[in-house]
Amino acid sequence: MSTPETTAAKDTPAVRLPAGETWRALYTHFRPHRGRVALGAFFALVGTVTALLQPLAAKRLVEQLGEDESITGVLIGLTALVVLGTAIEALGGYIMARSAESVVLAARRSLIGRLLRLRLPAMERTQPGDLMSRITSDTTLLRAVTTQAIVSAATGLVGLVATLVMLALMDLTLLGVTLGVLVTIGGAVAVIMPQISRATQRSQEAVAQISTRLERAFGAFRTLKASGAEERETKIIAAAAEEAWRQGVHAAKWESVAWSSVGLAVQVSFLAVLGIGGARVASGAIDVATLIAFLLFLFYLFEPVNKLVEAATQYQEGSAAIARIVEAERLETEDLETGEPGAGEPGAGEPGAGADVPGAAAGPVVPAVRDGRDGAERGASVTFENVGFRYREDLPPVHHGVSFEVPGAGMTAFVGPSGAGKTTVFGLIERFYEVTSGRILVDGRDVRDWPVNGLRAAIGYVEQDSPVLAGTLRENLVFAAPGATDEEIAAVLVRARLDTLVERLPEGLDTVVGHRGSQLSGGERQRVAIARALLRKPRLLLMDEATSQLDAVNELALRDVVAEIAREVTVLVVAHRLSTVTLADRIVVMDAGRVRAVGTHAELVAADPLYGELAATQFLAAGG
Ligand SMILES: Nc1ncnc2c1ncn2[C@@H]1O[C@H](COP(=O)(O)OP(=O)(O)OP(=O)(O)O)[C@@H](O)[C@H]1O
Repeated sequence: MSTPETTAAKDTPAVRLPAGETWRALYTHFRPHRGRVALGAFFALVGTVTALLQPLAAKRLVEQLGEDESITGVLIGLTALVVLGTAIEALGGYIMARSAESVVLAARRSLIGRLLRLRLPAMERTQPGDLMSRITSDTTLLRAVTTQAIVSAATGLVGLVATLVMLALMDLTLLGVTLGVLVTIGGAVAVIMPQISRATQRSQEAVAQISTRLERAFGAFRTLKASGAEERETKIIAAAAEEAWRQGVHAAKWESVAWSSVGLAVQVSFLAVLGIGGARVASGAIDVATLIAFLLFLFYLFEPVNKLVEAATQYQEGSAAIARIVEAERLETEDLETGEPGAGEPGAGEPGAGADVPGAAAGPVVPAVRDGRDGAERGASVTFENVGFRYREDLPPVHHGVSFEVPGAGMTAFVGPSGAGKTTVFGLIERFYEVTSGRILVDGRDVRDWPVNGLRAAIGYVEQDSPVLAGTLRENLVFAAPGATDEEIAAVLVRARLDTLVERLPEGLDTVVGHRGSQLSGGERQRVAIARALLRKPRLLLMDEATSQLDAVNELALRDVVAEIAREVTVLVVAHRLSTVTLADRIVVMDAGRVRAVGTHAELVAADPLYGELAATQFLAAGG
């Protein structure tokens, strides 16, 4: 049996990208900001040059002092130079830092845009905490590599080449000696560089583990407490934190080796040049002045080599992060128009992107079907034609040729033993998953031919565990219908029997309901979920009935509401109560992924032994 630790570790395998892909991915993030980065680098350069001019101005000042000339002009010039130099350098630094933040913002926007559009199967294979840490933590590692590192690499390279040219002009043999030492030590550094990338990646994975674990613990906080699991979970999360520390230290160790190698390379070059250069002076191949000049220039190598090592180190850290970001970017998203695997993220998470997707204003995308009697919009019909489905290739089929027909109104109850595949019917109607065979029609149209946003806009879905989101009651109610008016909200509150609760609450609709609605009772949460679905004005209401939670009074009241809704809207209920099934116009009995009977309660009690048994033993509440 796999422990939670091993399962979690399995879910976050180390990702390695080939070098070419790493470059391409990093370049994609850098490209939109290249102009600004170049500008920032240019200002930084101008600032440095201005600083170099300062000694010249100071020299002029001293000369003028000696010649008893007025120094006011030079003094003003020098001050202006200092102020200007500082200001330009600061501006360059600001532009670079701003570009770096913009890279992070763009990466986050793009990831948020993609991850909120993940297809459900892709989402189910990941850990929310891990995905969150890719958006929050990994993206920050792009800062340096897409801005500072590029400038360091460019300036370092130019500096290195210029210095090497100067050295070449002085003595080619000594240049050969210098290059020999640099290449040997540079080679050693190149070998240890991937260690930095690996350690950084493991550290990021450990950070992701912390998020995943915390998300798990906070998401079931009452269970955590009731199970007395505080200490165990603390240990596990602390272990992940220690792993992050260990890998951070590991990376620091290799970075420190890389840095000290730069000093070592220059020192060894110095000694080698001194030794061999001395011999060449003795043999008369070069003069002493050349040797001294060569040695002095050798120290100029320090700066560009430093910059190159800095860039390489930042690249290693960035490549660790980009691998994790690319992996998240590759998760399968869905195109909300076609429902096909999506290539991109419309608007890349821009504020307001996709705001037109769900909501009460579903009119234009939902074909209006009229019943021809009173002009009122009818509910949507639902047909399953020989539907086969499995959740994953490696899992057994859940549906084996499920067929049923539901007309465009009335209430249909789905009953059957646990695991029969009832909730799966809803997931397939919502097109959270694709059928493996057969087809599903909503309003006579294959769900694959519907725009997914239009299809979902026509549906109100009340899940079995009635999820309530952190935020206010109002936010929860309008979550599926952002355009709902106060009057519509008030009407739905009455229908869902929430009006008295809202009156009781100190801040009414603006009362905060806590993480996952923790400040509401189970029954209240369920009614909030129902109200939310109703506010969407669905043509098809899918209700996965909770197995408990509603008290008798509210249950009867809601039963009436559902019956009323079922007059105009198609209502499908996964039923766990006798009171629900007796009210249903038709009951679909499912068993082991097949429909075994369809009929009314009275018909089925007489005709279907499984139904008779369920009715006698499993339905929770008697009544009807
Ligand atoms: N997301 C999923 N990934 C993999 N398997 C799943 C998933 N959801 C459900 N299953 C499996 O599919 C089968 C049918 O599940 P489903 O939720 O449709 O059953 P159900 O009839 O609604 O059961 P219950 O009455 O207990 O809610 C079960 O064996 C379940 O373990």
